[in-house]
Amino acid sequence: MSTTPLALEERRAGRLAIVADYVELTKPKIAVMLLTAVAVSGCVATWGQPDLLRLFHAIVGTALVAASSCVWNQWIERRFDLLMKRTRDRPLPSGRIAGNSAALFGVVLGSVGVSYLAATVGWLVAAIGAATWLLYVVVYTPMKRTSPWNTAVGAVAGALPLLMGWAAMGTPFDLRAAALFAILFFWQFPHFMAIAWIYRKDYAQAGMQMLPVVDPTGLRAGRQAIGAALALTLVSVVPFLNAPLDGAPWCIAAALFLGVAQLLVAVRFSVRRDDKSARRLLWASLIYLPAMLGVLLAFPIL
Ligand code: HEM
Ligand SMILES: CC(C)=CCC/C(C)=C/CC/C(C)=C/COP(=O)(O)OP(=O)(O)O
Repeated sequence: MSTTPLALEERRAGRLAIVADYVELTKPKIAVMLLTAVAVSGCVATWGQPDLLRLFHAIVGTALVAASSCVWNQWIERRFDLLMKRTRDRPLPSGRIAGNSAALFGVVLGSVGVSYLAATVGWLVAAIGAATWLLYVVVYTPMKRTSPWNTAVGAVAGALPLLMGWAAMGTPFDLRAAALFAILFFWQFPHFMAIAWIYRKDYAQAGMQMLPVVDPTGLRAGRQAIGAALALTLVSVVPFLNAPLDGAPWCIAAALFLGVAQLLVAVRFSVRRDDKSARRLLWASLIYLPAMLGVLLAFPIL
């Protein structure tokens, strides 16, 4: 049997498409932001002088465990994802990847990830990784269908990886570690209340109890976005207090500027409660976090 260049090309494209589907299962865009935050946490824990090899191991291990959690989250939700426009073309609901293959992929990623963390950066980091996995997959994912408090649980799971980056450096947890956790915890409310509003019809159709589903006026979602954006602004100055570094006033000013800017966008969303203001708030959140991480990173070198 002869193989034409065209047939070879088609086979290659097919293989690439399968790889792309497996990558999509791991929610790579969220992972990039999350792993950036983990790296910054390692830098803050060591005043800008992390052990680069340990940081590398923490990032690789966290990436594997986080990827596993996202695969399992999508495996559990494969039938509900089919009911939502935003998610119905994902690899599992669309049938491009079989359920068993995804489940196996998730098991391998998770067990390799936790073992890798334990072997390279220690049991504490591996234990936080395993606890985060359980919280996201076993508690948050089913809770999306039972209570609007699911977002608070998801936000704990989203913020815990920061403590993995911190603990990987061997630095004991202190007020600054708590402040980093709080920054990422509170950030997720404006971020997600905007998303939950934009996709409220999707979520309602799939039986997801998000705040704009149980309160279609959007008043509660707006209030949560404002409250959390305010708390975030206040807590974002804590890492720069009591530090004998010249850059502290600049970093405090930058953190307040970013926080107040996002707060104003949250207020606008809360007042208008329309798709345009929600999209603006989502964008503001996606700009705020990398910018705030940049300020944290710059602090020791200013
Ligand atoms: C309660 C917690 C969270 C929920 C429920 C949530 C949910 C979502 C959803 C549904 C999207 C897709 C929006 C769209 O398709 O238009 C999204 C986007 C995004 N999220 Fe989150 N998220 C949470 C926490 C986080 C965390 C902790 C990070 C990283 C630090 C993160 C980073 C991102 C990024 C970078 C995007 C834009 C990329 C994309 O469109 O997929 N999120 N989030
Ligand atoms: C180390 C480790 C295990 C880290 C896991 C961290 C992690 C992935 C947190 C995710 C935060 C979160 C709630 C995302 C949205 O999921 P969703 O199910 O609401 O999003 P979807 O509707 O798009 O599937």
